[in-house]
Amino acid sequence: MTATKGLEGIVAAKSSISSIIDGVLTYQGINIDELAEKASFEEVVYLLWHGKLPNSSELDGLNAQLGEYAAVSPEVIEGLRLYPRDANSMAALRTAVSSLALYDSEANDMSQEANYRKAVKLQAQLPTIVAAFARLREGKEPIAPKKGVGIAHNFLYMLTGEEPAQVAIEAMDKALVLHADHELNASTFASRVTVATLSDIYSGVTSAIGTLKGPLHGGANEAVMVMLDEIGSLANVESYIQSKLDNKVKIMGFGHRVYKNGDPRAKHLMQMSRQLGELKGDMTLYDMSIKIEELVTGQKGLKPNVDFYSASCYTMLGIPRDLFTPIFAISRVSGWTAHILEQYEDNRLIRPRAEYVGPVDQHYVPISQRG
Ligand SMILES: CC(=O)SCCNC(=O)CCNC(=O)[C@H](O)C(C)(C)COP(=O)(O)OP(=O)(O)OC[C@H]1O[C@@H](n2cnc3c(N)ncnc32)[C@H](O)[C@@H]1OP(=O)(O)O
Ligand SMILES: O=C([O-])CC(=O)C(=O)O
Repeated sequence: MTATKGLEGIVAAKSSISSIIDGVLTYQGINIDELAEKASFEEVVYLLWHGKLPNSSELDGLNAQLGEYAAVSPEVIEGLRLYPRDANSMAALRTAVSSLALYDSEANDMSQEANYRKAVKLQAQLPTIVAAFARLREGKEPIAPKKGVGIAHNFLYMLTGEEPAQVAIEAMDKALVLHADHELNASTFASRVTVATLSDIYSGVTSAIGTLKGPLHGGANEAVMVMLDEIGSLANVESYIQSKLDNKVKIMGFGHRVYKNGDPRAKHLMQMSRQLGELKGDMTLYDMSIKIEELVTGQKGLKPNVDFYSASCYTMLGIPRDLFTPIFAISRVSGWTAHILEQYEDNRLIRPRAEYVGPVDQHYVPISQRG
């Protein structure tokens, strides 16, 4: 038995939700480029959960359910009030999502209907939690979700208390479409491992949030913004990046386990970053990002991943950088729950083996004789 470090190249599950074949990403066989241009996030959620695009009454039905479940139980909001104001935003989200299970009477109902309903609740409630957390830490009251608007719109509204501009809604919606699912990425894998023990969907999503948090995965979008803030101006890009590359420090937002010739989602976010810069009349973040890409790709051959240009986009939408990874979760919960439902459909415990590399033929030594 020999282990493959990081399970690289290991095929660990069959799935019909999304695929990456020869660098092309599809959700249920539909190319991400087409979805990014044409689909709303809610259509994508339906697609991931049901394997087909919704017709208008199916989409209306999903939107109505999302609206019905968007308010979070008062106990969970009371819990959020107790979190330290400087709590890590992903730790807060992980804790709040875990606590949702405590106040859902069907949390441990494993029927297909209850599991689907819980997927809808999770998708509807993550935006509400993230917005409420962001407001409470600033000493502001949470804003109740609005009826009759999409998730992107509602999230921006609940965050700011103001009607978002159409351009902001469209940018957020596209970002949500682009982040929704990605085959057997680390957080999705974690969620499948959790529920394959026949644990509940809240446990699966809680595992996934904890996994997304790390900077090698979803946490990279925040780390990209930390880097852009540290660099500060276009004039500083070259010396900063050169010194990181010379010292073999990883540049956040570059590289990918699966894509070696570029992440197909990055170009959409790059374009969005340029458009938002033009609208704001300030191209600084876009220009800095382009320069970083030139240097990193030029010297290391590494291409930007989905996290790189999303950082400048979210900043130009006025979003604080520690909410970037929670926003990733607001989108990816659609994929996590689709994978969890798929796992339940044809479940088997996920339990691989380890290659043992420790000592052999050892004996118990009494404590008095140990050095
Ligand atoms: C949504 C997402 O999760 S997308 C990924 C988000 N993560 C990041 O952007 C963090 C930065 N990127 C990385 O750390 C990696 O590219 C990962 C984690 C995405 C992929 O990791 P792996 O497939 O395990 O690749 P690994 O880390 O082994 O890198 C292979 C080589 O490329 C180098 N490399 C990989 N990414 C980078 C980077 N961003 N900057 C500099 N060098 C890099 C490594 O140092 C390594 O070099 P070596 O062979 O000389 O030691
Ligand atoms: O697939 C991966 O390894 C990382 C991921 O979640 C993504 O790129 O969206």
